[in-house]
Parts: sequence; C-alpha cells; structure tokens
Amino acid sequence: MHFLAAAHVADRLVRSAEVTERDLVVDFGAGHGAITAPLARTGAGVIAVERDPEFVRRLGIRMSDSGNVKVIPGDVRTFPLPRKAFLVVSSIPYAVSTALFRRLLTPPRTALSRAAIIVEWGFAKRVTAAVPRDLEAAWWAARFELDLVDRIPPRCFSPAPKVASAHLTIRRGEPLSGLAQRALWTVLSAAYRAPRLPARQAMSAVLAGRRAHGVLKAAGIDPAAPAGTVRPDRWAHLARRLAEDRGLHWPPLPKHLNR
Ligand SMILES: C[S@@+](CC[C@H](N)C(=O)[O-])C[C@H]1O[C@@H](n2cnc3c(N)ncnc32)[C@H](O)[C@@H]1O
Repeated sequence: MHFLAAAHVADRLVRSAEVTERDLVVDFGAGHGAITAPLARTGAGVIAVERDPEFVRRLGIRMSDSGNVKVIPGDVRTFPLPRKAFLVVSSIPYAVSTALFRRLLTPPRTALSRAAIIVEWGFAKRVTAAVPRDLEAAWWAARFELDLVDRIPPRCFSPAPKVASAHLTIRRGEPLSGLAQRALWTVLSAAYRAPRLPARQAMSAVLAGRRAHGVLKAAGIDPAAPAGTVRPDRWAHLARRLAEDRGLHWPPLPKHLNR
C-alpha cells in the first residue's frame, strides 16, 4: 500500500474539486487520512470509507474533533453510495479502480456530481483517451468530462510505488434526458460493435430509415470516419438530437448498467 505523503498534492486535489460547505464528499480508501484531513477543513460533510479496522479506529481518533467527518468501515466495491448528490475526493486503492469507476459512472442516474481522484497513470491515460478503446469507457466519457490534470511522481507516496500516478478530475457533461441516454447507449453500442466501419454504415441499422449521412453531418460527425474514431462527446451530441425526433424509438437501457 502506498500512502500519499505530499501534503501539497492532497491540497491541490481537494482544491480542484471546488468543495464547499454545502457538499457531501466521499473519500474512498481513506487510510491514515492524507485526503480526509484537508477535506475536513473545507467544512463539507465528509464520509471516509476504509476497509482496514485498525485504520478505521486510528482515523476515527484523528478526526474526532471534526464534527463534519464520519469514518465508516466499508469496502469500496460494496459501500452504499449516497442517493443525494455527492463528490468523490480520494487517493484510491488502485486494485479497485475499475470497480469504483463502474459504480460511480455507469448507472444512468448516478448521483456523482464531480470528483478529483488519484489513480494509477496507465488507468488515467486509458479513461481520458480522446477516443476510448471500449464501450464502457465511451459511455463514461460521453456523459462526464474526465480530465488528466497532472502526473504525480512516485516520490510523493510512502513507500514509493513503481509506477507514476495521476490527478484526475471528473465533471458531469451537458445533461442528457432519459431518452437521450437510451439513444446514446444504442448509438455507442453500434459504433463499438463495428469500430472499423464508416460511421454512416455503423449507424444505418439504428436510424430506422433516416439517412445516416445527413443525420451524422448535421451532428458534426464525419459520416466516412471509422465509427471507432468518433469522440464520445460527438456521440452524445448526436444522441441529444436523435432524442428530439419523435419518430425514432430507443430500447430501454440494459439492466446491467444499474448494477
Ligand atoms: C493506497 S492506500 C491510500 C490511503 C490514503 N487515501 C492515502 O492517500 O494515503 C489505500 C487504502 O485503501 C484501503 N483499501 C484497500 N482496498 C480497499 C477496499 N476494497 N475498500 C476500502 N478500502 C480499501 C487500504 O486499507 C488503504 O488504507
């Protein structure tokens, strides 16, 4: 386990999430409180989740004067997420990065409003790629802005890990209605099923008789570009436009997105 040992990195992480007293913030894998302590000073409601009972006990003592902080034993993968809007500010256990991102970003009605998270460098590069490699990452990037803010060198942790880390921020993109999310899932699934096909061909089956060429052009997508090279925000833009076309029908979202 690699604990954050650079206070300026923790402070910058907290600042980048623009935490206010009105916010509810979750720190996942709180450890000794490298992030929990600066979060406590913002005055926000803070939930520090930690799996190791001894860390929970010690962090509870450290935070006992901060009435706005609750230290709760729990596992990142199963801890019940708040139902009301919340932020995540954490240096997370890297082994559960995908599981946590899936919980935060996949559900169509996730209550996550924004986040600042330290993750492994390679993971950050993958999820912030201009064109994601897979459908799941595209679903995240079409609905949220994921930005790689900075590289964090191994020396900022104790003990120093072998790999570099990254400061990542997450913000909600422009809102998508329920119908637009259904259109988006259908469009993305078609694009990632046939990533090498020109976008107009990949989309022809999902546009029910509409001329794919014209619809894509109007949404700012090159109809001849391979579907797998189109940026997720472009697909989201297309989905918003498609949702306004009352003549088109979109299947319900698959249940697994809500798990
Ligand atoms: C890399 S340390 C980071 C600790 C602290 N956030 C920091 O920056 O110093 C990861 C922490 O997450 C805890 N942890 C590991 N797996 C976890 C899980 N599945 N659920 C909750 N906590 C976990 C570990 O006990 C450890 O305290």
